[in-house]
Amino acid sequence: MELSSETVTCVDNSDLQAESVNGSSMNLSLRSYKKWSPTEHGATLVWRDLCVYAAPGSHFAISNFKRIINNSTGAIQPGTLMAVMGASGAGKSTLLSALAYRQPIGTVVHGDILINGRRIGPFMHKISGFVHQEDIFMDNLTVVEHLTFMAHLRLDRRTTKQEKLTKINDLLEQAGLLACASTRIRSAIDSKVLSGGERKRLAFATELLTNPIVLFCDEPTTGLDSYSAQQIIQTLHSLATKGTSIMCTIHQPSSQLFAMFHNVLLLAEGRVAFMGSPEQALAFFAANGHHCPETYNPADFLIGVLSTDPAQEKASRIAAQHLCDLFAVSSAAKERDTLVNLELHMAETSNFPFDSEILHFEKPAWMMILYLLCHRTVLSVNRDPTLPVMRILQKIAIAFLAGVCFAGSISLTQNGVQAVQGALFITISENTFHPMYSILAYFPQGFPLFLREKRSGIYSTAQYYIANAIAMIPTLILEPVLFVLISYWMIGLRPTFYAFAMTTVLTTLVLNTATACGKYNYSNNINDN
Ligand SMILES: Nc1ncnc2c1ncn2[C@@H]1O[C@H](COP(=O)(O)OP(=O)(O)OP(=O)(O)O)[C@@H](O)[C@H]1O
Repeated sequence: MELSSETVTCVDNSDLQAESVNGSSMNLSLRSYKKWSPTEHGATLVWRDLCVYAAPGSHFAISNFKRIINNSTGAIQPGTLMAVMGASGAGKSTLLSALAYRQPIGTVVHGDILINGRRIGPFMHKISGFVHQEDIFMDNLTVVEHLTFMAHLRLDRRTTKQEKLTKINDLLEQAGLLACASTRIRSAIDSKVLSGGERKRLAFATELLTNPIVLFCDEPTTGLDSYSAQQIIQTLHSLATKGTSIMCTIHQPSSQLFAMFHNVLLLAEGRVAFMGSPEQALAFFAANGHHCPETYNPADFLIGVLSTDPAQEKASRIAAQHLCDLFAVSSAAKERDTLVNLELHMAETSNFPFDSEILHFEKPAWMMILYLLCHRTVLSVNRDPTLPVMRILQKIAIAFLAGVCFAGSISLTQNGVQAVQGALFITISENTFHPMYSILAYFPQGFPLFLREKRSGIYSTAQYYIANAIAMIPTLILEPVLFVLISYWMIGLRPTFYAFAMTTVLTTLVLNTATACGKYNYSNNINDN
């Protein structure tokens, strides 16, 4: 799209004020043209004609695709805290994940998304943070352990230990988590754990480790009491005043919280119904026949107007879509389009080199990531050893049962040979099916965390798999050895060291193979889905 010569003149470090029709002004700060660097200038994120489609299930036929975001255009500038609001199912989370380059598998994003005039790409994982709606952590770790692991995994490998420690302390203080630094995140055996608000603040602290220049927050206040919600939005507000661009989906903020947002983006069935300051939003709705009563919560009012009333479904949908149409031709939309066009103009006409800091980010070494993942898993398992202990007790009990059943039945007769076959069958089947099924129960527990961290580029599938396999080795050896040690002598199998050692080794190999098959079946199921 072409820009008129009066609108934009590309001059180094100049500021351009575009007077909008309704009197509000928009700051069009042109960045230095020497290099592309959101870390120096703050991030201006714009999107134009953005559509997001989702294929329900694994059916990727064109007819199955559902359009969730419908030709959305918008922009957020540095130092802005923007609330993304709309009725449930309006497409808020979908828009946020598309803009953050974190769209879920099975969705297709079509349209322009640019940050400082450059098309977004995997580098978004380095310069942005995403606070998810649901907090997922390695539960048995303490707050400080979690942040330390994340600092080692996510920060540049050249960051010194002292720098990481200072960063963690600063974040603990900033997030108000100093008092619970040694508290476990969640625990089945410890009663002193983090509250919902503290977990949310820990999720923020985790994302702030990498000093993101854009922060996406998906419903950060959901499930929190009003005081905790206020604290969270206050933290976001002060972060924004330091230059971070923050987009935050939110449901029913109080009037006080709503007033803290610089901008609001209202969505109705994937379309933009309004974008601008909260005051402008109320003025726009009032100008189009929707006056917010004085005593009413403005956020509730705006969402209410855009929601579908089940009693008048068609009429309320038409009314919401009509507002979207009116906004598309409003002065606020024109003001937004000026900024979007400027960024698109930069994308088309310039090719600045990447900020070397972003380009030369050095991930921790492969083996270091493996070590950290192993350490984290072992630490977490050791904190709550209930499951491994139960498995070992179960193994001992079954070994005793097998021993009691076959004791005294081994002899060089027809019946004796059949008894040996039976004992070997029990040994093999007990060390095949049980570990295979238990791994099918174990892996799904950690899968959501794995998926999230893998998509953020923290580690690869191979590293996760190998680290888990290594962390399981002690149990995978102890279990079969205990089983054979007890049942072998009780049953009265051949009493030579060689025969005993061979049985132990073979049983251990069988158990490990069965466990690997369980993991393989599980990964196949995941890939199918
Ligand atoms: N992968 C998908 N496949 C099919 N439909 C999807 C998919 N993802 C989202 N949707 C649908 O798209 C619509 C928008 O979803 P989204 O989660 O973005 O809404 P939302 O505004 O964030 O809702 P809420 O406020 O309830 O979280 C919903 O109707 C949802 O069912």
